[in-house]
Amino acid sequence: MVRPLMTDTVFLAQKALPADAGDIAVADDLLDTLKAHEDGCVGMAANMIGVNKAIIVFDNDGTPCEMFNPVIVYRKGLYLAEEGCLSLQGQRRARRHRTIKVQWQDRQMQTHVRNFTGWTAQIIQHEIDHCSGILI
Ligand SMILES: CSCC[C@H](NC=O)C(=O)O
Repeated sequence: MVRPLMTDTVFLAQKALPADAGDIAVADDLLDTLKAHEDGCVGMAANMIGVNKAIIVFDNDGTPCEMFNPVIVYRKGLYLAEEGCLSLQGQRRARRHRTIKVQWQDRQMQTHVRNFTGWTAQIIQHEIDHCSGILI
């Protein structure tokens, strides 16, 4: 189900609560909502649809991906990016890393660890920031 976008910046500034297997419907709605905004939107966090849980979805070279409770456990290659956000107007600068190692759970609560680079890494960093209540 496509959900309306949350624009309340006080709500969006909250730190997300841990997600669990009871949040699968939220992940499904988040994927549906990302797809509904696919021209222009490459990633979303659950708080952007009004659910304060640590779930992100993103486009990974054309494949929609989801992560529960993502954490960056290693980062290198700091650079300054210019990016937009569906929840805000305009473009802003953000510090990003070219390579990140992320630990997360899938919807069955199985843990994964993987490196991401470049554009996909940038999107994941943006969405993990959302889970910490950080907007660009
Ligand atoms: C470069 S990351 C940009 C992510 C942004 N989505 C909002 O969380 C978007 O424009 O899709």
